[in-house]
Amino acid sequence: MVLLSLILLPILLLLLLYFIVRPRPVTILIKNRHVFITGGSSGIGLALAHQAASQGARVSLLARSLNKLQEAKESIRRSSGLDVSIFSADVRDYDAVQKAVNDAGPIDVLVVNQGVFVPQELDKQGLDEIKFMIDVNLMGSFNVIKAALPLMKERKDRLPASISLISSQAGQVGIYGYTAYSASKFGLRGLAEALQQEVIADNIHVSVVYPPDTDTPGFEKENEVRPELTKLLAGSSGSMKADEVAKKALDGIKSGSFTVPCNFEGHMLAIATAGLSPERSFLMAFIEVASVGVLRLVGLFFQWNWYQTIENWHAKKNRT
Ligand SMILES: NC(=O)C1=CN([C@@H]2O[C@H](COP(=O)(O)OP(=O)(O)OC[C@H]3O[C@@H](n4cnc5c(N)ncnc54)[C@H](OP(=O)(O)O)[C@@H]3O)[C@@H](O)[C@H]2O)C=CC1
Ligand SMILES: CCCCCCCCCCCCCCCC(=O)[C@@H](N)CO
Repeated sequence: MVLLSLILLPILLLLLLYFIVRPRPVTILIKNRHVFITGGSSGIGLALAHQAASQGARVSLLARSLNKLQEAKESIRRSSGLDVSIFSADVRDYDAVQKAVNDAGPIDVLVVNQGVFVPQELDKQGLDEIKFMIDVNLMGSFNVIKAALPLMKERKDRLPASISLISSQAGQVGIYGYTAYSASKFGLRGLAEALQQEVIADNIHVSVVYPPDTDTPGFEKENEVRPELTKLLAGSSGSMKADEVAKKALDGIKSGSFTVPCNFEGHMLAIATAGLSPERSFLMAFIEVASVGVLRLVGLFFQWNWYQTIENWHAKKNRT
């Protein structure tokens, strides 16, 4: 009897999930489609551009510095022989973004990747820096999506299209030194959950990617000013190369996954913070239902470790 229900219950649950998960699974094609990447001139965005181009996409890049854009264009030409379009604009300037998006033409796969990060305790951080992160990471993402959406909706082929947002693991859990950054990245999730309901009827599929520390030019700069505790706590998740993150991101986008983790810790975080986010895969849904309780416990152990690290750091500081 016990044995029977131990086998029967999971099967019933799997069956139930198979019927109820929404939105339905989808495949987003990349080949011969227009992939538009903001922040595509450096780091994760540039790695994504290389990979999308090599998979046969028509790629457009948007960033501020024309110099860096030209270098990116040249490096993609060298590696794949393909030509990408570049647009110099600041995501904080809606008119400039709208002009770039209209010049680029209808987008099939929009990757909202631009981002800035200046870690610092709220107490020490200036409001100008806080506003900078919110404006570029959150408001800038609204500008890009709002500018691109009308043409995306009107696309002729009606094939599944994608809007993806590059968040961060600091967009799943608040970390010391990231009050403004985490707020900007947590905001993207709310945007994405609501947006998915609004654009599902247009066959547009939303993904949010959550990378850990990633070896990029931006990360190198961040490390010059990163508080010691930020470094210690963020070290709970392993770091990755931009190419690896880009590969995870592109695979996640192609499978239309709403939540896209990048490493093992990311998979744990995704389950622990699943909340009410959509899930297309009944297998993933099964794993979530089965393990969310245990992962809450694991999460509490991480918090225990983090608060201990913070306590020890203060104790050591007071001694010297
Ligand atoms: N590296 C990491 O450790 C992690 C990064 N992420 C996220 O991944 C994304 C990419 O990061 P990463 O590759 O490291 O960053 P980089 O600093 O290497 O590159 C950032 C890109 O965004 C562009 N950009 C910055 N500000 C603006 C703006 N106002 N308007 C338009 N474009 C802008 C930059 O070009 P330009 O300066 O010329 O405008 C550049 O192309 C970010 O959203 C970041 O938060 C998430 C987790 C970890
Ligand atoms: C349930 C168990 C979960 C266990 C895993 C917890 C690990 C959390 C680590 C968070 C790391 C945040 C890195 C932010 C990187 C980033 O965005 C900056 N480099 C700026 O770009």
